[in-house]
Amino acid sequence: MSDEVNPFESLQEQIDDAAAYLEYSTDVLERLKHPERVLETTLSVEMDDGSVEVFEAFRSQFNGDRGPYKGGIRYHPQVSRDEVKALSGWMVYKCAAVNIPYGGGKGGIKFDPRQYSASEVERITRSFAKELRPLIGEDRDIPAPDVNTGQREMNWIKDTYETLENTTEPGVITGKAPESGGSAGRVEATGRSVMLTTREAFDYLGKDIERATVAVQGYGNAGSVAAKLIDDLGANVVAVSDSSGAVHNPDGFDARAAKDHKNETGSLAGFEGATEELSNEELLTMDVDLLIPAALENAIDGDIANHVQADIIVEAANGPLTPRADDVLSERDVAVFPDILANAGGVTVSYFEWVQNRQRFYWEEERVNDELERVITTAFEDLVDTYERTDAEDFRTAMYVVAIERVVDAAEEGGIWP
Ligand SMILES: NC(=O)C1=CN([C@@H]2O[C@H](COP(=O)(O)OP(=O)(O)OC[C@H]3O[C@@H](n4cnc5c(N)ncnc54)[C@H](OP(=O)(O)O)[C@@H]3O)[C@@H](O)[C@H]2O)C=CC1
Ligand SMILES: O=C(O)CCC(=O)C(=O)O
Repeated sequence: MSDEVNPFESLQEQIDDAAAYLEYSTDVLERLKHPERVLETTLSVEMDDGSVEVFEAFRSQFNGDRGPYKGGIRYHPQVSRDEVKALSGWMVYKCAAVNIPYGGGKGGIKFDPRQYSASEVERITRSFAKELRPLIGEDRDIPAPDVNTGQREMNWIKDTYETLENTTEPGVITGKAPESGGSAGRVEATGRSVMLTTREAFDYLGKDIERATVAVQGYGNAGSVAAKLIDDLGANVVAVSDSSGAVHNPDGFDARAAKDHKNETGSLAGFEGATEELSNEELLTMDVDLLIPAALENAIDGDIANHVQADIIVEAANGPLTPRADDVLSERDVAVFPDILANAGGVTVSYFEWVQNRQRFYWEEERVNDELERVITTAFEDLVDTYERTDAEDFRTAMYVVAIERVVDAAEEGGIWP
């Protein structure tokens, strides 16, 4: 993280910002700011050399008033109790923002999977799945991929759960490989919603995407697919980065070729389409039309925000801006389109996967992408309607107003709250 900002406090501040445009009592708002429960556990796992290593692991179930808890599992050395609490809260408001019938959850294991063999990662994952077993289920809590996890890990969790439960229940987890019940289009879904949000944002602001220059921070699942699909809209991707640094070409380059290079070498460094290599901070403050943070929380703090030159930021990552950055960018008239809308494609196609799993009836990719487009464009309309109706200070606040109203309505109308 770039500074000392606690992501859980950022989430609470975002809810407080929206409260100014809602007529709820402080008691109601307080209910919205804390997780219902957090599993904190340790996994003791045998390594390939016979030694035993202990890993900290978490699953936060933030709010289940709109449906089962839903959200990814992250493997990263930065994982902490407060990080999963924040990420699970963001899932609640994301699912409400795009109006899919889920609450929010999130989990993680504090380790860097790249330092371990595939068989060690499998044992760590299966050990976590055993800890998760009493909490998860297709009507209780449905995990999915996040940073450093994907189809492989989801398949292991499904297999462990189904073996222990002596059942077949593919809807217990989403983001699986298609052969294990995964949905067409899930791998690309997060980047696709970033592209759809970008397209709608440029249209709403009266800007031409075909003339836009684009920088993307983070070139994993979310960032690389977003870059590729925004490139397809006619925009010019001029800089991308990963944890090793950024590559830049002022004339632009093929986003797919950059991903191929990363897949082949493990890093963007040395990408032949670039004319220079830059630091990550240089990428964030480049003179581009569109900036897409697609790595981790707190990438842009107040200091960096003062130097951002992009006119539009579309958040592919969860929580990439600190609250101070939000204030600075709002004062500087930089339009920020929030994570809980822009990256909601992942959980939306996870929802479609869960529906398909429960019906044992699978859709073509075209249907998945059409339904996703409908969900994201409808949520975008809800956002701008509320932004204009409330005169909210920024798009994030307006999106939270929409989402919080839906969560409170579910709790009150459903008789969940006395
Ligand atoms: N996967 C999904 O479906 C969804 C993901 N998200 C969010 O999107 C973000 C990225 O997730 P995802 O793409 O899945 O994760 P990945 O693990 O696939 O990719 C993460 C990328 O971020 C890069 N990165 C890490 N630290 C830095 C840094 N300091 N500067 C620049 N790049 C950095 C990594 O670099 P390197 O490759 O060198 O490690 C990697 O390229 C997260 O916030 C996640 O929560 C949100 C919704 C759904
Ligand atoms: O696909 C999902 O269920 C959740 C994805 C996720 O973790 C996220 O949106 O941050």
